[in-house]
Amino acid sequence: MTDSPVSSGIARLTTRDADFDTRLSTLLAWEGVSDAQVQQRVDEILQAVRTRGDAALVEASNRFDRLSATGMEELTVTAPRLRQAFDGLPAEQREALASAAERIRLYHERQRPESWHYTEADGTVLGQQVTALDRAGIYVPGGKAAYPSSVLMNAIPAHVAGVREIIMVVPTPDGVLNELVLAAAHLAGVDRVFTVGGAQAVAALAYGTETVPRVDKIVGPGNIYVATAKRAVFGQVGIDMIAGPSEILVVSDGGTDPEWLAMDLFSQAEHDEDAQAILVSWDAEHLDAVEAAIDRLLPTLEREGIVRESLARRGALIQCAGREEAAALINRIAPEHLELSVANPEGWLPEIRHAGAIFMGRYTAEALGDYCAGPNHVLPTSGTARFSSPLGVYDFQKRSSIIHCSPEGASELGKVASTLARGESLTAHARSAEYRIKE
Ligand SMILES: NC(=O)c1ccc[n+]([C@@H]2O[C@H](COP(=O)([O-])OP(=O)(O)OC[C@H]3O[C@@H](n4cnc5c(N)ncnc54)[C@H](O)[C@@H]3O)[C@@H](O)[C@H]2O)c1
Ligand SMILES: N[C@H](CO)Cc1c[nH]c[nH+]1
Ligand SMILES: [Zn+2]
Repeated sequence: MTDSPVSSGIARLTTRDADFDTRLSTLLAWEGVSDAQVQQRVDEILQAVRTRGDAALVEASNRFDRLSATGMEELTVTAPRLRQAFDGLPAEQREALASAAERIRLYHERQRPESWHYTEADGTVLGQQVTALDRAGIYVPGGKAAYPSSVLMNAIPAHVAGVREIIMVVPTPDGVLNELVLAAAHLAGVDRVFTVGGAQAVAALAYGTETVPRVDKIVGPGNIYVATAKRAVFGQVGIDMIAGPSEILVVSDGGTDPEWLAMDLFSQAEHDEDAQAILVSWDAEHLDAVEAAIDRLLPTLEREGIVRESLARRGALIQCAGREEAAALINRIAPEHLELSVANPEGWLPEIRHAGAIFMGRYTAEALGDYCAGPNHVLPTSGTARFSSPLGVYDFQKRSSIIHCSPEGASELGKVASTLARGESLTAHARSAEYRIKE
C-alpha cells in the first residue's frame, strides 16, 4: 500500500459560507509595512546610513547578509566584472537572457510617451515636455532567491526611458555573487552595481554615501525591510510602488489540467512564505481535482517547505456560484497576477477592472510573464492594482508643462489672471499679469 500524500492545508472556501467575507479579508491582509518592530529596525538602519554613510552601510551588510567586508570597495562590482560574468555564462543561459532582454525591450519601447504641443489662434503655444530621470536606483531582491529577470525588468525600462545613470543594488547573502544577475546587469546597461540589500541599500540610494551616489528615484520589489524603507524615504526620493510578496489568482472554468493549475499556484507560492496563491472556480469537482494534484505534486518541489507554508498561511481554493461572482472576486482581490484559465478569456476583459497583469487562456502560464513574454513583472500587489500599474518607462520619466504666450495671448490671459488674482488678494500676481495687457 502506498502512503497517501500529506495534505497541503490550503484553505477551501465557498462564497456561500456565512463567514466567507471575513475569511477572505483575513487571507488578503498583508501587514507587511506596519509591523512596529520592523519599522523600528528600519528607522535605525536609515538613520545610521544617513549619518555615517559607508561605514554604517558596510556594518549593516555584514550583519544582515552575513558578510565580513571591511570597506565599500569589496561591495562594489566593476563594469569589467559584469562583462566577464556575461561572457562566462554557458551559451544556453546567455541566449535565454538575451532573448528575454530583447522581448522586454521591444515591449517597453511601445510605452515611450512623446512630448506634444499645440498652437492657439493667437500664436500661444502650450505643450508638455517629457524628460528622463538623471539617476535611477534599482533594487534587485536577493534574500531568498536570485532574480536576474528582475534586473532586466527594472533596468530595461529605465534605459528605454533615457535615464542617464542606472545604479543597481542587490544583496549577496553569505557573500555569494550570482553570475546570472551580474550578466543581466551588463546586458541591461546598468552603470554601477553595489552588493548591498535591505533597508541599508534603500538608505544609501536615498541619501547617498561616500561611495553610493544619491538617486532621484528608487524602483524594484523587495521584502518587508525594503518595502518599509522605501515608504520611509519617499519624498526624499521618488519610489515606484510598495511591492509586497508575489501573488497569483487563477480563475478556471474546469477545462484546464489540474496539474497545470497546481503548478501555476506553486510558481508564485515558491517565492516566499508570505506569497499568495488563490484558485477560483464554480466547478466543485475540478477544485477537488486541483487539491489532489497539489497534494500529489508538493513532494516533488525543490522549495516544498516554502510552498507548503505559503499555501497553508495565505492560499485558498474558492468555489463561487458562477462567472459573474468570479469577476466580482477578481475586482475585490485586485491581484498582482490574474490567470484566466477559461475558454474565452477575451470575453472576460471588459469586466476586469483591477489586476496588475492578466494572463489569457490555458496556455499562458504566469511564469512566462515572469521571465520573457515582454511586459514587466514588477507589479502592484496587496490590492494596490486598484490604483497603480506595472513598472514601466513612464516611471522613469517626468513631464514639464510648456507655456509660450504670444503678445496677444499674454494680453488676453492677463485680463483673466488679473481678475482671479485680485479675487485672491494676490496683487503682485495681478500687476505682473497686467503689465502685459495691451492698451
Ligand atoms: N513584485 C515583483 O516583481 C517581485 C519580483 C521578485 C521578488 N519579489 C518578492 O520580493 C521579495 C524578496 O525578498 P527576499 O527576502 O528574497 O530579498 P530582499 O532582497 O528583498 O531582502 C533581503 C534583505 O533583507 C534584509 N533583511 C533580512 N532579514 C533582516 C532582518 N532580520 N533585519 C534587517 N534586515 C533584514 C537583509 O539586508 C537582506 O539583504 C519576496 O517577497 C518576493 O516574493 C517580487
Ligand atoms: N513573480 C515575480 C513577481 O511577482 C517575478 C519573478 C521573478 N522571477 C520569478 N518570478
Ligand atoms: Zn515569479
